Amino acid sequence: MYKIKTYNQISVKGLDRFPRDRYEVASEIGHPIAYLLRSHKLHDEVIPETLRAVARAGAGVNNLPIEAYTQRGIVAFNTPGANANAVKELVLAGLLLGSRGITQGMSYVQTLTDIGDAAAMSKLLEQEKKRFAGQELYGKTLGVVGLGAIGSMVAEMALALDMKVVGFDPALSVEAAWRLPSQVQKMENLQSLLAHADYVSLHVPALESTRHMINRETLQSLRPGATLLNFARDAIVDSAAVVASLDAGQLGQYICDFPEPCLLGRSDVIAMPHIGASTAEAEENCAVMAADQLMDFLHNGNIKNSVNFPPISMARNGGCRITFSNENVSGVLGHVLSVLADNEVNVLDMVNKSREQVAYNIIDVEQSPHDSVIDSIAAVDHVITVRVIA
Ligand SMILES: NC(=O)c1ccc[n+]([C@@H]2O[C@H](COP(=O)([O-])OP(=O)(O)OC[C@H]3O[C@@H](n4cnc5c(N)ncnc54)[C@H](O)[C@@H]3O)[C@@H](O)[C@H]2O)c1
Ligand SMILES: O=C(O)CC[C@@H](O)C(=O)O
Repeated sequence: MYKIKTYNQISVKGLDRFPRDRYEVASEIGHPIAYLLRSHKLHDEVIPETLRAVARAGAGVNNLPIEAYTQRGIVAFNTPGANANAVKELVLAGLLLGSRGITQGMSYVQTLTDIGDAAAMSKLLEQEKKRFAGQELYGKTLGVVGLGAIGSMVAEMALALDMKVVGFDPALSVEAAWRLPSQVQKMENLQSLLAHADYVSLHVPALESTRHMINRETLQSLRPGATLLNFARDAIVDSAAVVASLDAGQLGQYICDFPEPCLLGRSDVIAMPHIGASTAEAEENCAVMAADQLMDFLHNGNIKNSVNFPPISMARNGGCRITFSNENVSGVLGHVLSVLADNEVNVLDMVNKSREQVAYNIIDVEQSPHDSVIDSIAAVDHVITVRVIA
């Protein structure tokens, strides 16, 4: 039985992927081989000895202690692109809320409860509506910071609204570059993007290198009155600097999915409770993708969409499968193969890949190796984890 511990509300469609005769899936479970979760923060939790994989049903992995997992040979997965459309649609809502007096106008209408006469209400509204006039998005410039799964969809959506789009992404993948509409004008750096945009939308991961990328200094490059949208992560924006820039009239509005106390009670801030990926479709897509990736890893040892291990897969060749992870130093695979040879275990097929400080190996062997062979592999210098998959 594989034991999967869940955190957060995981879509039933994802949970239903696990065959009940092979899996126990629960929020309270001892000795889990894997975790399945959304945004729950795991940095301060003790890592169980039995843990081999963590599947994040979502894009951001800043809630996971990735470095510690890598050292322990634990494979961390995410679900790239599975919730991108949901975020794109909320960015569209943010652009519309920021360009028109929608929230302010709606709040005003709700104050008119003491007017009983429809004609009187209509007359008053016609007088007052000028206070809620806005601007059209048509012809304005959107700056997209980070042109990955979400950023490229946001760029495409803005072009469909007849906005101009400028983008900045110093580490654009080849796949993302192919996806990106050619009309997106590439900027050389963040400062020039900020200087060219009426609206700026952030779509970068929360990393040490992106922490407070929007700060007192970078905010000075903004066009006066520009709108900043942050549906990426709180840590990317220095919110104290945002408040100072709003107060100084440099930044016009801040629209975000990450409220903080200093942002509340302001008419120039629209804050949502981290609902970028909160649609039935996105929750299902993420949960199904995470569950499928986890099962392929547990049943076959294959790795797809890991954030700390290399992509690797091999078709089953019959026989028995051994997988192992090791520190990425020379000679480890050779040692493991000698262990197999010394014990007369015949190798049918194998594949080996590395990523930064770790390597991962799949070896199909003719017959099920004795436990002592697996113990000998585990004892090879620099081997981190070993699994035998029937
Ligand atoms: N609000 C939500 O609920 C919600 C939902 C999904 C994702 N997110 C956040 O959005 C982030 C992006 O998601 P994605 O699916 O588009 O990820 P992605 O990996 O497809 O794209 C991220 C892009 O950012 C780029 N990037 C990295 N550092 C950069 C920098 N310094 N400047 C400019 N670009 C940089 C990368 O090269 C990559 O192309 C996630 O990491 C997550 O934190 C939030
Ligand atoms: O699970 C969620 O609701 C949020 C997920 C989102 O922040 C992500 O990074 O994919």
